Amino acid sequence: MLTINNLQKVYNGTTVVNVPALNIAAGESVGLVGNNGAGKTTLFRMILDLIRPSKGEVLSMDANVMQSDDWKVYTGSYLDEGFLIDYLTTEEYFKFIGDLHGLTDGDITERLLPFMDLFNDEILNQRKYIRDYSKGNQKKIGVAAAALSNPELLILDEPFANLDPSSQIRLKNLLKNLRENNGMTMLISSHDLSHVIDVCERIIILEKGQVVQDMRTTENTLRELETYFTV
Ligand SMILES: Nc1ncnc2c1ncn2[C@@H]1O[C@H](COP(=O)(O)OP(=O)(O)OP(=O)(O)O)[C@@H](O)[C@H]1O
Repeated sequence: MLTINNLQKVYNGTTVVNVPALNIAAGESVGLVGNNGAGKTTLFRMILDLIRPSKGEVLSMDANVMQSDDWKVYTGSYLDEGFLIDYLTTEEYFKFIGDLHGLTDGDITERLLPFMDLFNDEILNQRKYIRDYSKGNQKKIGVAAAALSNPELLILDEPFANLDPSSQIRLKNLLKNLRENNGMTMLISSHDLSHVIDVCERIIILEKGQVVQDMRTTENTLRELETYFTV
């Protein structure tokens, strides 16, 4: 699904991402963990062609994301509030995203059904603009919009951040269901080690822009990660 070749990003002479080779297979769910400034968001931005690499390439289904738009059809993503259109209501925003993917109003309603627990009666029919929602509720809107098209590839940057504990658990279960029922390929960054391990079958640790560990999730992974991050 995704192939990264010799990917580097340099800012002001400092290399913040340096990934010689990385493959993510279709159907795989990959968690990206690493301390602040490790390069997770920068890596995601290059995968989504939001910033250009200093060197190297990202191939999505064998096409270079910088040269082809094909990946946009099957890729859903939410990195931050910049992905929202904050002067729309939530319904208008979902309709906008739905229209891009040829979804009817009925499709949109049906696709949002699994999100109802997560929405907790605070997202739909609120008669307010997205800019007036709390940070956590904006995140719920963004994640739902990313998943609305039922994408083959879902990329989420810190989806659990800003969510209350109940919402984190609901989102975790929702992502697991999307993975298991729809076979979605997932790339999720998180500082929440236990949630990301629950959702992802593979964990990559990024440190100073480099992949320092790439492991299959087992019953020992949480302990291993906690040991790694205990300094
Ligand atoms: N536009 C930019 N100009 C200069 N430096 C940048 C820029 N964007 C990111 N960086 C630097 O690149 C490094 C990686 O940042 P990035 O946001 O990718 O890390 P992260 O792993 O997502 O961190 P966090 O967990 O804190 O969100 C940081 O040192 C950051 O300051």
